Amino acid sequence: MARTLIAGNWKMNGLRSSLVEIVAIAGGVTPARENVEALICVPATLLMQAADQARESDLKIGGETCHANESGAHTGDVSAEMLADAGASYVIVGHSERRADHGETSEVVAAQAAAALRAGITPIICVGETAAERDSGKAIEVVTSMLRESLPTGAGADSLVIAYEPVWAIGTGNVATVEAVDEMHNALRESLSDVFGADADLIPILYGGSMKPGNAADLLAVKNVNGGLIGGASLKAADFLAIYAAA
Ligand SMILES: O=C(CO)COP(=O)(O)O
Repeated sequence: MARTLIAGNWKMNGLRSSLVEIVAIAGGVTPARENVEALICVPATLLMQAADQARESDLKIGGETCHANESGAHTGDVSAEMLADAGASYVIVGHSERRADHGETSEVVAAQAAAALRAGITPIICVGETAAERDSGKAIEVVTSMLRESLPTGAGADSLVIAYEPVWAIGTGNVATVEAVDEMHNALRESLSDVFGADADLIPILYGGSMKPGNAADLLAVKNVNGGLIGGASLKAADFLAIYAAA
């Protein structure tokens, strides 16, 4: 059975003044509950300070993307080794905003996930369909093939996290129905079983897309939902902790 992971994604939000939220979240998730982990992924500018604030707590800190290479001439990029050195234990890869804004393909995402593993941090591999893909009845096919193509080769099941984030549900308030989430997460678990066999059950599959304190309990109760990847509602400690409490 996979552990539960309640993860925040601050995206391009947060200044030094926002670190008070990290302090409050760290206090609220310590001591850790059995089998429930809390994580906040922050912009690279805040990583070191956020990790320092969380050091004595059970809150984990992560990055939001990484380059596939360890170092080199890639102006503006950050390697997985740099994230690890700054105190990250996770990194989000393949978020739909990265895929759309930076043209990151599933092949690139697989290389980024492999880089995270090389650096000793856990990649959270994001997949999800657009509204047009869902409307055309192809959501399951699109998302499961995106997953297959985004998996790093040779990874162990205990070192991966998957996040299903329907693009149309991100930041829109249009949360996916429990039925649609159930169907997609079952399909993702099956795809993972094709690759990892029985060990696929160890991989947390998170739901992301307008998860809020008011809908978290219903979404987190779905069989193959092992946590959430939360954008807007992770920026305030009170909202994030309410979702953590619902897990
Ligand atoms: O993209 C997301 C998390 O990675 C979800 O964002 P929202 O929770 O703001 O919809």
